[in-house]
Amino acid sequence: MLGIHGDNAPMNTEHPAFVWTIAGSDSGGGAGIQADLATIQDLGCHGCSVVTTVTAQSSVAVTLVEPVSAAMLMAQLTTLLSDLPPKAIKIGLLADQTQVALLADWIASFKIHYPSVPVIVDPVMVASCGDALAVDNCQDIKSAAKSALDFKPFKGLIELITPNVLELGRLTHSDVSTKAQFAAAALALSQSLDCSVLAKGGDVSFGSTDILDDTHAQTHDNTYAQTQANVHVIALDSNGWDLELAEDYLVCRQVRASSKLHQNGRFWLASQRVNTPHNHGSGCTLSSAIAAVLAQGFVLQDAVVVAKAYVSQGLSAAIGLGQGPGPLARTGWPNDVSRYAKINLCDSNFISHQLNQHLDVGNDLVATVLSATDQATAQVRIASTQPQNILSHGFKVLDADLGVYPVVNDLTMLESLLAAGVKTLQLRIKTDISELTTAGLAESDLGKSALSRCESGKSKSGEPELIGSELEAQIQTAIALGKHFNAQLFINDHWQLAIKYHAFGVHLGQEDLAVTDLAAIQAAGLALGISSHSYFELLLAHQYSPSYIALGHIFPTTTKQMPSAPQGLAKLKHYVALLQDHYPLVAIGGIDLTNLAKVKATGVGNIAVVRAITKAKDPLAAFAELSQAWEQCSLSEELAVKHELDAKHE
Ligand SMILES: Cc1ncc(COP(=O)(O)OP(=O)(O)O)c(N)n1
Ligand SMILES: Cc1ncsc1CCOP(=O)(O)O
Ligand SMILES: [Mg+2]
Repeated sequence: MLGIHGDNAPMNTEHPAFVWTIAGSDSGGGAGIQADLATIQDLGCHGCSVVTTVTAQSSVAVTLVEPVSAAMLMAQLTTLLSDLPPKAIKIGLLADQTQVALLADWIASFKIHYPSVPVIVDPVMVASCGDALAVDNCQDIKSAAKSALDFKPFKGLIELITPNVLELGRLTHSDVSTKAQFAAAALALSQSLDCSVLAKGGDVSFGSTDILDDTHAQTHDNTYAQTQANVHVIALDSNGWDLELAEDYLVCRQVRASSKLHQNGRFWLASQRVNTPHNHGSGCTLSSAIAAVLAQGFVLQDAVVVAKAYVSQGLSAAIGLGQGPGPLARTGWPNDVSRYAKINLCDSNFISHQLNQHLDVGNDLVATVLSATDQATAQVRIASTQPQNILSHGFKVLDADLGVYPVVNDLTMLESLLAAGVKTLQLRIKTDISELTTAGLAESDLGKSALSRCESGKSKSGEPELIGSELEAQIQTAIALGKHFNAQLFINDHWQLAIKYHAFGVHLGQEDLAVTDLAAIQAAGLALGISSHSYFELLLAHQYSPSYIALGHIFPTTTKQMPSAPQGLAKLKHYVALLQDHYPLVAIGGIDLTNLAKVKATGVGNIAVVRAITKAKDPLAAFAELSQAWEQCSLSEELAVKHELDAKHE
């Protein structure tokens, strides 16, 4: 019945990914299927549609809502699957509980064969003009608007649900007036549907708790003006909301391919609020944009931040069409970093630690004494009151381009590279045995001694002084050498020692940021490089205004066991487009002479390499060759641009 092929075939990058929208038709063209298809195409995918419902709708009213028959719903799904299998599915308006049940059954069979195709549900209930859309027998629109469809049949089948404040309240049968209640409800919904939740706070400034009662339950013939008059706007800041911002709460649940750090995280995402009445279809646009970005292989957190930026720029450029709220403008892939949300981490480990301290009881007791929602409310309260360690001014600016940036773990090699004139280097010594690959263990002096200690049955923790002094001596020497040769020497991980011996800079991973005294690094005048493995981590890095940002790993690498998937060149190109005017960017992971030109073509300014130098027969010659090739790429790029300009003038 499904016409299943399975999803193991490699994605053909020559062709756009297919993204399905299963949603209602908006005859006004601003929302529903029409908004979804425009969004999906604008973000580089091919959109396919399964119409659930036909609405007679303009920008000011919904006058009739008619579900398609069950046979028509199924026929669309089956017909499409046999020819245009999706890379992501967005589900929008479902007219009634029968459609929910039918679709949930279909998705369950679909997921058996296509387990990794993400499904996003936007639980649409009300049109932006205020009229009800999901109608549980089409006869009483008014009362149907107050009762939510039951999305439980989707439990365990979907990756993400994206309720707005009204929908969140109805889905969780809870009061979501305050920011803490809102976040608690999102967490409870994530637990009850076993999926990630993006709870959208963008509507909160339009009303108070009234939104949950009568404001949107209008009759067929209501107008935009009437709706506006009925909206009771109150100062929501007393509930914890910032009226200047559009704040969403993202609860992640086992996000696939994401780095472990953010797999089950919770985050506030805050963008500048765009004050426009022309927001028709913003929810549809957001969820279909998330699907389109996911279809191109980005992790969920990335899809959410890109989609939110897309909506933000679409709202800014929206113009009124019709007499009511106009549709969002379609403005292409967002590359303006100021459109992207600020991310406020509410780390779950951090939260449970705080919660235990706050309540002065252990985790088990907390779990039994508090209901899930109460726990979530308490957790969110605590997390949202923690100040972020975000520095308002940045770290030291680099003295010179990074260029080809060798990362080494051994002083002999470090010294010979410095003596040969290499001006930027990193000393990356791993002392924790769990962080070393077998090759790395055998290769480095510290690795060898760690290994021998393990082999002789002595634990690392049994000899902290030895490893500490060994490590300190090596770092001190490296820093002295760096100074002697007037180079930009970065110390990986060991930021206290880097400060102590006045290194040029420190390189830190995302895991390190929460447990590092960044203010001390900044006060000591050291440069800071930060790793990133996604849009999401790129934005987090940006919030610290570092001296450079590393983007990786681009290709598979054996140097390190990576917790996330290789990013590849297409993603690298997107990351570069976002931040190249703001920071020196350096690509890392699996880069060597064979692929360097393709890396350069993404526009990234610098590359960091381990094996291409450390495993070379002649590391100095390898560095020289890589540097020359890197510079020649620039030269040939410049020449190509020059030829293009010359051709235009002829
Ligand atoms: C230039 C550069 N980029 C990335 C890394 C990786 O740093 P991190 O994420 O801290 O991982 P480890 O190197 O500590 O394993 C780097 N070292 N240098
Ligand atoms: C430390 C690190 N971080 C991201 S990739 C990587 C290792 C890159 O090593 P190589 O250049 O040998 O692939
Ligand atoms: Mg590190």
